[in-house]
Amino acid sequence: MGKKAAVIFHSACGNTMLMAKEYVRALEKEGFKADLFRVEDPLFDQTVQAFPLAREMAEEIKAVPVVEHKRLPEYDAIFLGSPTYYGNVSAQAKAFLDSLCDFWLPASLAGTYFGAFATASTSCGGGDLSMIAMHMSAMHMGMVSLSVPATVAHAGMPAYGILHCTGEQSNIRPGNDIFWAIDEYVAYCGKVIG
Ligand SMILES: Cc1cc2nc3c(=O)[nH]c(=O)nc-3n(C[C@H](O)[C@H](O)[C@H](O)COP(=O)(O)O)c2cc1C
Repeated sequence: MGKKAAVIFHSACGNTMLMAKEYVRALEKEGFKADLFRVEDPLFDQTVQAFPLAREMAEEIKAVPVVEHKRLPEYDAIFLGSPTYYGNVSAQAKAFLDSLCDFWLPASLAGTYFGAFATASTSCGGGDLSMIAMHMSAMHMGMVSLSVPATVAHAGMPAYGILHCTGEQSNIRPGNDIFWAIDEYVAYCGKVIG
């Protein structure tokens, strides 16, 4: 039977969503059935009001279904993407991870593969810490971390996941360098998951 992956993201200005869509494309190329979800974001409308850039992709983000927790155990792999907020995973992505406590004690997600990805303004802005935070939650649930192999990490990626730097105005969209890194990483994940 084909492998299934869920790609879940939080995004305000659209960059993390564009990465998530690339994950879906790369996973499908590797033969996965891949579903795209967003996390709940009670602050979304407020953010859209505050940041003109967030209006650019607001409708596209809202068109993505919010993740349904009860479906998560059906996936072989879960990939979670978050913007970096103050050197950490965003509150919205963290709230999603915390809400998985139903699966924690019965270990319903134990053995599920987990990959993190992130956006941040700059390469020194803590995107790696954001991804480590996501892996930490996943590890507490017994999930199996998919780290980035050296062939991709040596092209400038953290070992913890694919990171895209959006610039001071968050308006540098992921381009071919990131799409290459996602493709290579997902091909590696495909081999690991089998
Ligand atoms: C509240 C807040 C805190 C942020 N903190 C950081 C930070 O610590 N480091 C950094 O590099 N970028 C920081 N940023 C920039 C975001 O990481 C960047 O806007 C985000 O990656 C864009 O992702 P999105 O387009 O998917 O919303 C921050 C942005 C906001 C709104």
